[in-house]
Amino acid sequence: MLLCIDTGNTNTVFSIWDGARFRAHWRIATDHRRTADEYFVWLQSLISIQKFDLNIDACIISATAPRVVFNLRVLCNRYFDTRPLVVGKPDCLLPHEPRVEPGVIVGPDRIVNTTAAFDRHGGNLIVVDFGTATTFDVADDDGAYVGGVIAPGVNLSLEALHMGAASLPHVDVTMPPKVIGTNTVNCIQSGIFWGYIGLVSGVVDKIRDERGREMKVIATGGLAPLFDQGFDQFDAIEDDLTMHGLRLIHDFNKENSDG
Ligand SMILES: Nc1ncnc2c1ncn2[C@@H]1O[C@H](COP(=O)(O)OP(=O)(O)OP(=O)(O)O)[C@@H](O)[C@H]1O
Ligand SMILES: CC(C)(CO)[C@@H](O)C(=O)NCCC(=O)O
Ligand SMILES: [K+]
Repeated sequence: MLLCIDTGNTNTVFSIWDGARFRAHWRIATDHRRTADEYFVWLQSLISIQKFDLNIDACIISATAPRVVFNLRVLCNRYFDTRPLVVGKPDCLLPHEPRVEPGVIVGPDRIVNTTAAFDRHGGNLIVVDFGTATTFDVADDDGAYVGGVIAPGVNLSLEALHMGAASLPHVDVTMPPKVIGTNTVNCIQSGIFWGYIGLVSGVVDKIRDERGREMKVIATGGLAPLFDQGFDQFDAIEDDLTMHGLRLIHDFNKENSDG
């Protein structure tokens, strides 16, 4: 079985691929201080709840928070007796090298997203990921990552508003009943919801203009279904996109590396 680990700045998701399907997705807050032993105890208890035999013989990691990689490597070595592939490290082959300025380190989640979306939808597309940051990842005709856009994430924006303005409460993101709010909570929800709809549609239009062609738009991340309610331009919503990409990159390495 393959263990896929996607570490974002806020959450880390562990998924188990049994060769035919994902058997489990488990989520834990990202914390670089968490040790290999802590991860393993946590994983063991989830495995025992779900009652299946865990037989991990390969691991792949995408980490946007580089400091967590050390403890995740120890987890893979010590408890699963395997050397993990880490997306972005030189020994992890990619189906398509990103085409960006020399020396730029592209977030591994963005490369994984474009790899997955290209596999499912073909080239020339935009992946919108509603994570800690709201990112737009552009894949060229051949599937290579060629750049994108980084905006503050929805939850970060909400948090910033609450932190910076004494009278503004923390609110949950949702689609408000009307655009013009008649109470503080609805006003904030409207600003966030319609503000992000405007941001996404504006950025998508600008990207299409700059490239001079139509492009598919694939949305992912926990908040994608919410924003789908106010936006008619998503061609697909895929909550497992990053995990699908990790699996593809693992298989690609298995087929193409000589080590
Ligand atoms: N239906 C929902 N309504 C509100 N929030 C949701 C819903 N579904 C998921 N979320 C939240 O959406 C947020 C985005 O989740 P996602 O896994 O895409 O990114 P993240 O874990 O916040 O960020 P990162 O991947 O950068 O660590 C999370 O805070 C998650 O709890
Ligand atoms: C943009 C985020 C935070 C999105 O998770 C991550 O991909 C990242 O830290 N990227 C590094 C910079 C870049 O992708 O150009
Ligand atoms: K993510």
